[in-house]
Amino acid sequence: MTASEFDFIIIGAGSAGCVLADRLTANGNNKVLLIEAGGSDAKFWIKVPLGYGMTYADPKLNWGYNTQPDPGLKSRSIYWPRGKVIGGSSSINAMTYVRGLPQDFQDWETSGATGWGWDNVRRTYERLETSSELSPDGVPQKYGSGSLWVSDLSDQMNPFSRRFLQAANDLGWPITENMNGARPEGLSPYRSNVRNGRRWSAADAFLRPARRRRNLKVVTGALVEKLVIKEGRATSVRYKLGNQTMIAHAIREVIVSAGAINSPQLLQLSGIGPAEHLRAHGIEVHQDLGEVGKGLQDHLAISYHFRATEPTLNNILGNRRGQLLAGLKYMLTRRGPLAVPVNQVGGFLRTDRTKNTPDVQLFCNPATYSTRETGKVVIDRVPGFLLSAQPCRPTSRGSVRIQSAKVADAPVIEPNSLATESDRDMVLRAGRLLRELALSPTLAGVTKERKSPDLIRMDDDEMRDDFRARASTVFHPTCTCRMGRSAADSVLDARLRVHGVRGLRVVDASAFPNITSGNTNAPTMMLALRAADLILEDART
Ligand SMILES: Cc1cc2nc3c(=O)[nH]c(=O)nc-3n(C[C@H](O)[C@H](O)[C@H](O)COP(=O)(O)OP(=O)(O)OC[C@H]3O[C@@H](n4cnc5c(N)ncnc54)[C@H](O)[C@@H]3O)c2cc1C
Repeated sequence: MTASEFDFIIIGAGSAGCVLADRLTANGNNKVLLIEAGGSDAKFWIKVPLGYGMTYADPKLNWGYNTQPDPGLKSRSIYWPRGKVIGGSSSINAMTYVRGLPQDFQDWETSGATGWGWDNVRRTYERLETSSELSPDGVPQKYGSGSLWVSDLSDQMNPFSRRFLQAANDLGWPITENMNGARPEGLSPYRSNVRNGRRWSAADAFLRPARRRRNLKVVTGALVEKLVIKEGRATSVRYKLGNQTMIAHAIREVIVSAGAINSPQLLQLSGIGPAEHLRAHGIEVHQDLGEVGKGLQDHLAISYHFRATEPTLNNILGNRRGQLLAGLKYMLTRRGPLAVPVNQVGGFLRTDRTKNTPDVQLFCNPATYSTRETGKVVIDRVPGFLLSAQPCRPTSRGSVRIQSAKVADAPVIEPNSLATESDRDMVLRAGRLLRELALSPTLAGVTKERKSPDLIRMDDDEMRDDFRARASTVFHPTCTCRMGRSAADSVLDARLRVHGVRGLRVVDASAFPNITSGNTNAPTMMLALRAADLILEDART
């Protein structure tokens, strides 16, 4: 066994871990170890923005989890990809950048995450981002000086995507310049983590520059097996590197950033969790913390496919010749269809004008595709488009728990979807909104055929049934080690410290008290940036 010593040890080089590794090493004083189970992100299909369909099910880059059969979804077991590579899920995600709605963070604060209200969160986002926005004559303008690049790629969208904005206009729906700006409600072109035609992951933005510092050590291909807890303090981390067992000691803190599935797994394997469950697997209990792994929230979405009378992205990428031309254009100019992620237009809408905040997020894509058994995503040949709706703030909560004392055994994931009346109600509200959009004069005018199941002909029972039969994750698991008031209702305090264990924090999407209304990568990196402030502040006292 080989041992070494660091001020801070971070587990997981994902969205949160990369931000932490940068911030905690910036002053040059702290010796930091970052441990990542996956390997290098220097892969062509990671860097190409439209390439994420190619990494979706690649076991070399992906933990590839499957949920338990979910009663709310007709007992279907759903595939849950998670990045296992430098950059974590930010290296395999769809790059859509959405801050979330102010109300999301007000609710964090109300549930005990003091200091995480919208004003602080907004200021943290401003430090995180550099935005590349297009001027009215299409010239990119830079705003902000954060490391994370957020780009408006609307000048390169497929021309069909403009139809979605025209359709919203037909219906009198709000259209906003930028859903991350002062008016988040309404449809707009999505912003993406893309820079100069390449994915700009958390690793690109934060880890790559930090790796030049001598006080940061990064180990890859290293699977953390457990944390060592002595007299109520996290003192070390045990991990496997090849056949060797390694021990790293933490002088100040261990920070778990292994994501919403693996962070609760690691705490439980280390004796922090529901005592009865841990004992059942022969694990010594260091802290009986019933909420570890509970509180799981995720977004579900339903998509409907339409054949179009006009060319869409399918006309380019659905055939060999178009693929070759798009590939050539990308290689020569870093522009064109491969340089723009698939989510091109969408945004937040209210299904009821009397609600005080939007409750559905829409995705409108100028392409239709299917996923083969192998996980390969195949684009249709004939022109088509897709409309998709995601209820913003589900209230059902599921769980993640270990099935054995071995880290190699995937944890048991129970999403518990549609367990509440309000979530079931949102299924209908979201479906009706999509129907309205599909029937708008603009979209009806370019629809050749509505592919089965036909949203327009469904009554309420059929719509509910279709959602249960086909809705799927949008890959946003959160809240499994959530912040809150006390050990009775949460895992972490508002400074992300694990209740009852010294020298231990969890900093990643699992720390959200409630899921945010939109995609979860932006709030995860925001959370990590503010967490770094708190960690450094505590280290000074
Ligand atoms: C296919 C897909 C598409 C998505 N699309 C979008 C999108 O377009 N926009 C958006 O905002 N969000 C999107 N998301 C969600 C978003 O990427 C995540 O919410 C975010 O990356 C979570 O960050 P994290 O730091 O919590 O975890 P991760 O980024 O997953 O990082 C966890 C890291 O810990 C490592 N790790 C885990 N266990 C261990 C262990 N035992 N030992 C060592 N290392 C370990 C993992 O390998 C990983 O690198 C998507 C996610 C997926 C999977």
